[in-house]
Parts: sequence; structure tokens; C-alpha cells
Amino acid sequence: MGTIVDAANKEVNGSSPPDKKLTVVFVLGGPGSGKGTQCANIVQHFGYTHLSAGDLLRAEQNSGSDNGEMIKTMIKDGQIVPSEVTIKLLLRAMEESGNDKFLIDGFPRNEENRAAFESVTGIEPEFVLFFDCPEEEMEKRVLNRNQGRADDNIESIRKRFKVYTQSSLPVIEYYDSKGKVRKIDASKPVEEVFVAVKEVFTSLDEKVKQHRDVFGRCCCLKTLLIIALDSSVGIICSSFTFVDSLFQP
Ligand SMILES: Nc1ncnc2c1ncn2[C@@H]1O[C@H](COP(=O)(O)OP(=O)(O)OP(=O)(O)O)[C@@H](O)[C@H]1O
Ligand SMILES: Nc1ccn([C@@H]2O[C@H](COP(=O)(O)O)[C@@H](O)[C@H]2O)c(=O)n1
Repeated sequence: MGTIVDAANKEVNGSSPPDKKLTVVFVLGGPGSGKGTQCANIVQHFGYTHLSAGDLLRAEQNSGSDNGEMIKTMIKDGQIVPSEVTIKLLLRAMEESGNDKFLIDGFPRNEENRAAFESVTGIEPEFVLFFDCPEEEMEKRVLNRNQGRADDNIESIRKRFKVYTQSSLPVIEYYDSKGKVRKIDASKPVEEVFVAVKEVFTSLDEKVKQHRDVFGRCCCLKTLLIIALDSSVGIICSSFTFVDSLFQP
């Protein structure tokens, strides 16, 4: 069995059948828009593995790795860590999960993230779930979060909003131009937001089910045709043998 990247590349190159078809949904939106909160609900209802790029970077920072200090400074300043670091963490987590359905939360955060992920893995997201929320609401939520994050203070938040507007929104616009964005009004209460999120994932499940049904029916039809063709050939051959025998001396 190859790695996640091998599987993805096989899908792209078409050189051999993929080990497994990966489903990737990018979850984007400003700081505090509710990405993590909704991902937890999606995991429970739809069986995805949730991978938060921010959480993976924080874990890497705390692991004593060589990149620890660099990650710490960049997170405090709301800057985006170089893609090679983040992608390595994401791919490792995907591999370790054993799942084939992923919610990638807070990634791609800029054009460099997006292009690097695509060229390394060949993976195209199924769609981008975009949590749209006014800045004042996001600011209020982040300041009340109380999870001890080094970047949940007004100075870091302002920097994160700036990076979000300058670097992350263009990525969302890029996917929007490809018809891949599913926009959710994230300013509503958690339960109401999840109603809208559920609709998006339910219609994806239905699409996959319909695809499987059509594929199943095609296979059945093919088998029936082969049997029918096989029987017809048999009948024709027997008829020839019978007619032949009439003319035998
Ligand atoms: N719809 C909502 N209404 C009110 N509060 C919310 C809502 N969704 C999430 N919250 C709260 O807002 C805070 C931020 O939510 P969450 O951590 O899910 O956001 P996020 O988009 O993942 O943020 P970040 O990008 O900074 O990690 C949390 O304290 C969460 O409980
Ligand atoms: N693709 C990413 C994602 C995150 N970061 C850094 O982590 C910080 C926190 O991210 P959250 O998604 O948990 O809010 C973010 O401000 C960046 O500094 C990153 O570099 N690249």
C-alpha cells in the first residue's frame, strides 16, 4: 500500500488504479468564524477526520522540533508558516488517520499554500466550506475564547485579520471562480450554522450515492448483456450444427 501522496498522484496521472479515492474539503474563514466548532460537528455526523493546520503547527511548536521557535514567532505575529512545514504535518496526519475523508481546516491560507499542496499531492478539494462572518463578531469570539492561545489578544488578532484579508480571501476567490465554494453565514448561533453545514454535506453524500447507484446499474447491465450475447452465440452455433447435420450424408 502506497502513501497518501502516492494514492493521490495515481488518481491524477491515471497510470494505475488509486489505492483509495481521497475526499478533501478545505474549511476556510476568518479567525474565530467557527471553523473548529463546526468541524467537530461534521466529524460526528459525517465520519470525516478533522485536521486543523493551526493545531498541527502548535503541536509541532511544542514538540521541541527545530522549527519550534520559527512557528512560535510566526503564530504570534499572525504570519503564515512556509508551506513545506505545514504540508508535511498535514500529510503525516492524513497517513496516520487511516481515513480517506478529510476536513482540512485553516489551509490553504495563501496562494503559496494552495499551489504547493496541489503540486505535491495532486489533490483537488471536493469543495471549500467558507465561513463568512463580520470582523466585529469574529473579534468578540476570539477575545472570549479563553483557550490560552498566544495569538488570542487584540494585537495579534488585528495582524491575523490583515493577513486574512490580504492573503486568504484571494484563495477563497480563486476557488469561487472554479465554482467550488460553499458559503455559510457563520454569524448565526452554532446550531443554526450547523443546519446550513449539514445541507452541504448531505447533498455531497447524495451525489456520491447516486454515482455509486449509476455505476452499480451499469455493471449489472454489462453483465446481463454479456450473458445475453453469450447465450445468443451458443444458440446460433447450435443452429449451424443442426442445419449442418441435415445435409450430412
Ligand atoms: N456560531 C457561533 N456563535 C457564537 N460563538 C461561536 C460560534 N461558533 C464558534 N463560536 C465560539 O467562538 C470561538 C471561536 O470559534 P472556533 O475556535 O471554532 O473558530 P475558528 O474559526 O476555528 O478560529 P481560529 O481560526 O482562530 O482557530 C470559540 O470560543 C467558539 O466556542
Ligand atoms: N495554513 C496555516 C494555518 C495556520 N498557520 C498559523 O497558525 C496560526 C493559527 O491558525 P488557526 O487556524 O488555528 O487560527 C495562524 O495565524 C498562522 O500563524 C499557518 O501559518 N498556516
